[in-house]
Amino acid sequence: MISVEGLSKSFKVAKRSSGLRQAAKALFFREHKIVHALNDVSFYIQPGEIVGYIGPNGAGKSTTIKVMSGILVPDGGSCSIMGYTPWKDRVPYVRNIGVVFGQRTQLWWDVPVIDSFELLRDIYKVPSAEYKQTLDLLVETLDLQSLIGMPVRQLSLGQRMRCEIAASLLHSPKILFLDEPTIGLDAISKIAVRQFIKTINKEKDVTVILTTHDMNDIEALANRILLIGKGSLLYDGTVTALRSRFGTRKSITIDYRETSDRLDIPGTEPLSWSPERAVLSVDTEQVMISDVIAQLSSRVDLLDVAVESQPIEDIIVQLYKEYRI
Ligand SMILES: Nc1ncnc2c1ncn2[C@@H]1O[C@H](COP(=O)(O)OP(=O)(O)OP(=O)(O)O)[C@@H](O)[C@H]1O
Repeated sequence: MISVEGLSKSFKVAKRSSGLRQAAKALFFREHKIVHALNDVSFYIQPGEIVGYIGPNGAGKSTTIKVMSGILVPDGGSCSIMGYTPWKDRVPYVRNIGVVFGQRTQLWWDVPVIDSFELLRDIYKVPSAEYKQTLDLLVETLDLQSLIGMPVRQLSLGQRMRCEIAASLLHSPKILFLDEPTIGLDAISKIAVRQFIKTINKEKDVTVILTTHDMNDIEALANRILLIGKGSLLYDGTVTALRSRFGTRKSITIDYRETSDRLDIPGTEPLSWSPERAVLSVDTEQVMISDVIAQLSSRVDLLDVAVESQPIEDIIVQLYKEYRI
């Protein structure tokens, strides 16, 4: 469905130096530098996938999304999405995609949300009956009833984001690009947005490409991760594969009857300790969890034990470290 091959994109940016002298010099002679936002990026995405596109600030995520949505023309490489080249076939192509940029709005600021929706219906030429059906579904699932009559400028960020997502889906696209869709949302709105993305993926078979810095989005949604750093694609694989590669540590939280034993057990590292509770990080390549629990129970009077996998956030930090990005 999506085939990206050898994509590259550079930006020419003016060098700016501080100081009055340099500013005066820049009036006559401006130096430039080239920023290589994308270097030879290739990947393929199948219909129905939810792909998390991650990487540190300035890695090239938004640039990729802009190229894939036809907003930017790359310097080299190819991109074929549902048979279209996004920046060449813009008009027929955009009927098939929805795009949400978390930091920007596609809604008209001063008019009620519903007016923007109707304008989008006309732009995309959505038949009335189909529009009504989709709108009803979006209003219900994203809880928009009380919002659609309000001007966008009066909405909170979370409320606006729910409307943005609805706006991007009014024409029932097959692919949805989400650039930081949960940025700035409260915990409840994040969960609602994630749930909604899952639902449209499952029930409407919408393919989702999502950039985010929130690893809980990845954990909740993505089956697959693409990691980009300094414009190059560094990792392409499933979250499960990533966990088995880096997530060999687990944490054990134990509650016990008061003791002064600091519970040093080979293959474990204490993360915190008190006379009644300890949290140990266990390297499961060195020692089995069952052995750790057996050793613990022979040393203290166990009251409760909880074993947790390493949070995905920590695994991603390890991944960033490994690739030095
Ligand atoms: N219009 C532009 N003009 C000049 N440089 C740009 C432009 N857009 C992006 N860049 C540069 O290209 C690089 C990649 O930027 P991009 O916005 O794709 O990163 P990102 O991975 O989305 O980052 P973030 O997580 O901070 O949003 C950065 O160095 C950025 O400064």
